[in-house]
Amino acid sequence: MPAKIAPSILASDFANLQKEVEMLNASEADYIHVDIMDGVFVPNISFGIPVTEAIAKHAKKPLDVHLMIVDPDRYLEAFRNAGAEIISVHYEACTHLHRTLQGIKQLGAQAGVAINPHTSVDLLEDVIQDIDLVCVMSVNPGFGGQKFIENTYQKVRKLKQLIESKGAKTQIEIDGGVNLQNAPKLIEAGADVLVAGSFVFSSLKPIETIAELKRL
Ligand SMILES: O=C(CO)[C@H](O)[C@H](O)COP(=O)(O)O
Repeated sequence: MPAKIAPSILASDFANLQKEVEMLNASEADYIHVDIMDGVFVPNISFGIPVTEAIAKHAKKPLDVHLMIVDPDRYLEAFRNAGAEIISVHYEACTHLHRTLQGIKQLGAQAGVAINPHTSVDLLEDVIQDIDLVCVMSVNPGFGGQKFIENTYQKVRKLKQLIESKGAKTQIEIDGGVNLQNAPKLIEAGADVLVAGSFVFSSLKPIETIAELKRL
């Protein structure tokens, strides 16, 4: 089965956001990945709720919102109301992860957990059945356009084993430095969703680039 493709709007031209969203609507993208950075959990600030609403206003694909923020419980409802269909929080930012996941589901969204490159997939063992999507960070979060971390492959294989051993339905998403070179190996390792920012938006023909990723 081909992987789902989630272009990351972080790498788009913010001055032409409507045009960029319409381009993604016309493409084979499955989700629109929306990166929220607070300047505290990660050393960068992207955008927040009003811009997410503006994206949702034009989007015909589900918004996959990745919260790189501290204490994300404070903003779950606001991002759901802004149009998020999937809300991922960081494992490293949650004191009561199980409660946070329940909160996301109660809002009617799919519940995701993102893990930083240093975070072991073993830490998800007792909560994996409650997670709709694990976002495996293949770069240190905070910036687009970084180099893919090779250790990700073994992490994805291990996570796939964990999901299967628990009979869970969790999707595995990879985020950071994804391109046509590493994507086939990621899919082989068990990835279900590929986030691609700079690889898509720096392409001269982004719709075709998305189609190429989709064909793998
Ligand atoms: O979460 C992110 C950064 O924290 C981005 O989604 C990720 O880096 C994707 O961008 P690129 O494909 O350019 O690496």
